[in-house]
Amino acid sequence: MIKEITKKEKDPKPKYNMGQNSWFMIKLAWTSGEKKVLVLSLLSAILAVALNLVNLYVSPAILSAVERHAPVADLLLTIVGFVLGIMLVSAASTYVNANTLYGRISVRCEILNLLNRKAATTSYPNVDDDRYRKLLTKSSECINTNQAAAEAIWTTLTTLTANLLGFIIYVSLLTSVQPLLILIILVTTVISYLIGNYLNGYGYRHREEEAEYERHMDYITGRARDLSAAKDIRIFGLRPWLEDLYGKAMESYTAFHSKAQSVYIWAKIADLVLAFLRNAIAYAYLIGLVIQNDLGVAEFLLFFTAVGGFTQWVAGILGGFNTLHKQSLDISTVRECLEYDEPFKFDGGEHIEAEADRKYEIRLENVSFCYPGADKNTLTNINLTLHPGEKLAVVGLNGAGKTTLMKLICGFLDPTEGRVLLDGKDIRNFNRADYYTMFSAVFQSFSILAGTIATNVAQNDVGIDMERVKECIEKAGLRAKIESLPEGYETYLNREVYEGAILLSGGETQRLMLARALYKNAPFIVLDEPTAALDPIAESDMYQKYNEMTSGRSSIYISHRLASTRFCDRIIMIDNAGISEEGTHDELLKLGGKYAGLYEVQSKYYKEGEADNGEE
Ligand SMILES: Nc1ncnc2c1ncn2[C@@H]1O[C@H](COP(=O)(O)OP(=O)(O)OP(=O)(O)O)[C@@H](O)[C@H]1O
Repeated sequence: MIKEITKKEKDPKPKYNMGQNSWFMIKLAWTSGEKKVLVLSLLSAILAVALNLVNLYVSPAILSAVERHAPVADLLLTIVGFVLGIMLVSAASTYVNANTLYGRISVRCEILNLLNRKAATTSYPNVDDDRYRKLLTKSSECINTNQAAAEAIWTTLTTLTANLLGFIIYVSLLTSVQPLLILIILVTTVISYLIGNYLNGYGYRHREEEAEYERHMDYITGRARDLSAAKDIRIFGLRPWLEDLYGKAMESYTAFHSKAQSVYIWAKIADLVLAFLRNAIAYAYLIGLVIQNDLGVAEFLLFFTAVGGFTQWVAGILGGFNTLHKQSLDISTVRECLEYDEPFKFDGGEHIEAEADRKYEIRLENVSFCYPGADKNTLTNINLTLHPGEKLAVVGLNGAGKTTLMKLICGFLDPTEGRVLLDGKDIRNFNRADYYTMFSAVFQSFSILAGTIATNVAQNDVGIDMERVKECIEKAGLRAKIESLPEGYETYLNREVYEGAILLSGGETQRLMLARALYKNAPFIVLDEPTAALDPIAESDMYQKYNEMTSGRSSIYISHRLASTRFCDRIIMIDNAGISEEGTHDELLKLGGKYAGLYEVQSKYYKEGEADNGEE
């Protein structure tokens, strides 16, 4: 089920740098109508610096008044002025910070929307692409909490702006004492930054390795909780195996993090050593000036506090850039995911509008298909025409390539060689989203929406045509069941979301999927094993209604049950990656080939059963 996790090669470099990612966030806040995030962040930075400056000057100003024996009224005025200043700036700062939160959450949710849209509409081959899936997992982590990069970046940008502003003001202040001090602090700052920057990049350089560990753990956790796996886990005693797999995945994950942590510790040590050197030199120099009587007590206090404050601005800038760097790596991952290459045309491409009453032709011309990484073709040189209004059945053994053929026809996959043509035009020229409107389908796997039965049939929660919903439910043979429920068509499905929702049986769910396919009045209907979960009566009912259900449309019916394909106009048999036989049911039986052989095997047991019954 799960491969041993192996150490991965180094991840590629991030596509975007800190500046580009910060600009991306600023533009996003602007275009998503959250301009106040920018204004409030800037205001918050200015207020932080203002508060620092008021605090810096309060003691030296009072001391200076005392030193020059200022009148008590002046002294009191100075004290009250500073106290009021501190109170006002603090209050404004608290107000601004409290108001920035919701805007920041909105911008993060905007990214979440963009990622969800990408995940729901990306070209189908991407869904199967390992690199895309890893990027999506990692991107989700970058946006799923308030502390995640997509929101925390605003705090970083705000504190960084404050630190830079403070830095500039303090530089001009300290230059009046000794410009060399500034040089020492700057040099040590740059060295700290470069070391920190390199070491902190470890996380990004190994982000895909980390995402893989997390995917394994999420998968195992998901399986343990998955309703559909609950029976398997119990009956096959899978718990120890799942726990063992989780333990192994957790071990690799912990080892990865211990290694990352030890790398980050070196960044911290380098920062501390350099900060110590900076402070020692600066304080020694100021004490020297006082001893030589070049500096008064109030000035000494001002510069002593300013050096400490300056070091903090510098450390803030250093830390800020390092944090921004890490967050920028995450934002870069999100952007790479959002910009992941789309092999299909969604924005451009020729526009087509499905007309339910019009008849279309689909032709596969010398089509071959090989799955990425596979060593041989699943399908080779297929030539097939689905004539307007034709009912085509596709049969073959497990793994023959029936579903792959259906995916090529529906435009989920593009051929590796050859072309799929709609009314003579290569489908690659069409807008792929438009092309999908041509199809309605029942796939092998069910996808139930967390909603009512009516919304599941209509695949929408507004403008539902209830008459049509009832008609389709009736055709799918589910009317009696639905109408026996107290809430009828408004009954909720999906217990994971709605308390008290009902659980349909496998066969009932399959009929619901059929009703959904019928509701969408598309020119083509694709049915991939639509009776696999049905009982014999429901199955026979469906065969009888098949003509009625598909009337006026072209249909592709994939099935293992050869008898079920009788009602189709033509049957094709897929074998050895190609179409081995073609004709009506009777023609294929007469041919006496593989189809006839398989039909014989399938019908044998029924016949034997009938014979046994007869003997009794
Ligand atoms: N996403 C994929 N990546 C790689 N190989 C795949 C993928 N999907 C299917 N295959 C392989 O392609 C072959 C054909 O699969 P396909 O699902 O088309 O067969 P099928 O005829 O529909 O089978 P079944 O009757 O069991 O549903 C199989 O060998 C399968 O392992």
